[in-house]
Amino acid sequence: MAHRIPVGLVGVTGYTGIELARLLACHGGMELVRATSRSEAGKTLRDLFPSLSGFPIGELTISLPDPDDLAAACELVFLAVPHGTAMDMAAALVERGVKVVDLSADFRLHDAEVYAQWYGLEHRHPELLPEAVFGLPEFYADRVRTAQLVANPGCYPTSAILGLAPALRAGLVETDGIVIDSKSGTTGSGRKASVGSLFCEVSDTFRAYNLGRHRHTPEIEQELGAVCGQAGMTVSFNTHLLPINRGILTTAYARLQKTVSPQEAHLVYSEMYQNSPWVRVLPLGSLPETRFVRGTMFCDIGIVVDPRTNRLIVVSVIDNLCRGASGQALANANLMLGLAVDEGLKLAPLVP
Ligand SMILES: NC(=O)C1=CN([C@@H]2O[C@H](COP(=O)(O)OP(=O)(O)OC[C@H]3O[C@@H](n4cnc5c(N)ncnc54)[C@H](OP(=O)(O)O)[C@@H]3O)[C@@H](O)[C@H]2O)C=CC1
Ligand SMILES: CC(=O)N[C@@H](CCC(=O)OP(=O)(O)O)C(=O)O
Repeated sequence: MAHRIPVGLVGVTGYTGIELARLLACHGGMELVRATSRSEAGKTLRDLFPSLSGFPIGELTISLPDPDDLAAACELVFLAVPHGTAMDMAAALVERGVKVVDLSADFRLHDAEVYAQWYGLEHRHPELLPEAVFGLPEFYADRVRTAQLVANPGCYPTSAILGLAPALRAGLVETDGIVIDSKSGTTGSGRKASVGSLFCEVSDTFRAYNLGRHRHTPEIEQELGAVCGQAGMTVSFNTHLLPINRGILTTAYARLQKTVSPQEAHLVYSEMYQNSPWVRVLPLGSLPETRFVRGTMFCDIGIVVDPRTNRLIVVSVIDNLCRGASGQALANANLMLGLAVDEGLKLAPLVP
């Protein structure tokens, strides 16, 4: 095989870490040379994930997260660790000249005070916030290409921003009073043990959580506000836990600003995403399902114009682990390393 660029992964034992290892197992341009975990160091990836047996990546021995070791071995490092812990490792790696894609929320918000307010902790590296690029390839690919630090978008925000941006950019809908109702599969809450994610707590039931106070709210407001040029925009963002492994379905409701036909609204969406092969705007009359994007980078969008209530209703679906985290991180890394954005990501959904 031709020379591949050496990369590292901090937090390989979590759900997004496992997903990145899966995607990197078949990547032609990058080689995973370091994968870290504090609890599983010394084992091979294959010991932990028999799914990787038979792939060269499966023989990699898990190491402890050490910035000097990572910097010596890797050109780029993915951080798949909880928010609050990623920022110190990111700063240490950036200081050592390494490119970083951070899957956590630590560098997504431009304002350290907003971060402190929603995440309940002070940012320890606010000096890096201005240089961090929000890694949504459809909007920021050019900036990602030259970035040293990329903040990978949150899973819920990815679905909400892609779903609402065309309507806001075209002025189809009012900027106030938007309601975003999102439902996520349980892998969204990570692999750490907690009573709330036990099988008997999530299967055969459906519940709402964090209504009006989910920490992804300011990220959605920041990015949609940028799309329509309105700083200080607010949305009502509400989350629900689905008894499925992977997938997010977001339904957004926005008041129409003017009379618009379904065909006109559909044209706005198809034109905006005509050069974005991962965003599939469904024909009028079709609505998306999580199973049709599973394991891929696709974001499927369905739109409905409801003249009776004067609303545009947008339904968007993604796979939270692939498009909402690790696949998107890989797309960003591809751009940062000068590779094709879809290298290793030309994936067809796993159905059924
Ligand atoms: N799950 C999802 O759908 C999405 C997750 N994200 C974000 O991606 C990040 C990872 O999420 P996820 O994979 O679900 O998380 P998990 O809880 O499943 O895994 C966390 C990983 O981080 C490691 N880790 C935890 N604490 C530290 C630390 N202090 N230093 C070094 N390593 C640490 C853990 O291994 P060990 O403890 O052994 O070191 C483990 O490998 C989070 O910031 C999450 O919010 C973003 C979008 C979607
Ligand atoms: C189902 C579920 O619990 N989802 C998580 C998604 C959080 C996440 O992964 O996002 P960050 O990267 O911003 O931490 C939650 O609602 O907290």
